[in-house]
Amino acid sequence: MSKKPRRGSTASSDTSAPRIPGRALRSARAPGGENSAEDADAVAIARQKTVALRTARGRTTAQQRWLARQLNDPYVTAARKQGWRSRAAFKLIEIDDRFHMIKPGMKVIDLGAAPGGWTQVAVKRGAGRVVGVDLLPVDAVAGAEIIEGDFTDPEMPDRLKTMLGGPAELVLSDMAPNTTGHAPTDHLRIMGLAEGALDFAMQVLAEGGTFVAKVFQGGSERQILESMKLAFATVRHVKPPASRKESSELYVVATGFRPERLTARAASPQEDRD
Ligand SMILES: C[S@@+](CC[C@H](N)C(=O)[O-])C[C@H]1O[C@@H](n2cnc3c(N)ncnc32)[C@H](O)[C@@H]1O
Repeated sequence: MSKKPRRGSTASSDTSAPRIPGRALRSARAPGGENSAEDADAVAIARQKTVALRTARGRTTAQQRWLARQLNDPYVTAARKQGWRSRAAFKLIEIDDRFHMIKPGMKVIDLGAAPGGWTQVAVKRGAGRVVGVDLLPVDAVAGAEIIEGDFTDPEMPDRLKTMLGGPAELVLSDMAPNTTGHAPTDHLRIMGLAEGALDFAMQVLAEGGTFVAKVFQGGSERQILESMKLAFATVRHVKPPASRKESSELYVVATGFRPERLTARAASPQEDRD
């Protein structure tokens, strides 16, 4: 028999609830969704109680833990209800609600697009041309183009600029490598991807463009931060509420790409540090 929700358990008072901002929920609505129904959904999601696994048979401990987390993750439920391909979609929604990077008609590249949540958000928020790239296949996303491939492929920058009809105005990277379980190795791989994404962004971005990338706390991000501060007018870090607290993941939002600073540094490497 199902129990009633705890009395007094509301979206704002229940600390287990996701801090999904109201605007994010509104703007995250699936096309055709009724506002009141969506709001009711959001409240219901925020009030949901913990779901226990019915059976652990045939599952490893790690699989059981993952499944239990998925079952009890309000963002997973909200993503399914609202038609987003991934719970990660909420991270971009929350970052964009704060920094307003996605502008109508703009050209966007989404690195590490699978299964397509961020690509969906970019399209939904009015980007003009969106190209997603991933090593894995991605089901078609209406309003976007998808390339199955490695972003480090030397032909990728030119190929993407041709598809967009010019330089990108926003480069997104939510890329993550396959983890090995060996923390130092994983950290190096992750930061290698972030550095690669930054290098890529500097090849495809228009002047004034924006770069948003997943990075991880833990030592070797200093150098990448220095490069970003040189190449962009502002660099800020954000941990969106949808990013799990126990994860050391955070995102960097770099705006105002200034390619002339890179050219100047190449000509005179010592002079123009911030
Ligand atoms: C966390 S997922 C991205 C989720 C996505 N933002 C979403 O909302 O659906 C990270 C993705 O990065 C991709 N990736 C990792 N290395 C890559 C590479 N070298 N080139 C392209 N994609 C890569 C992985 O295949 C994986 O699908």
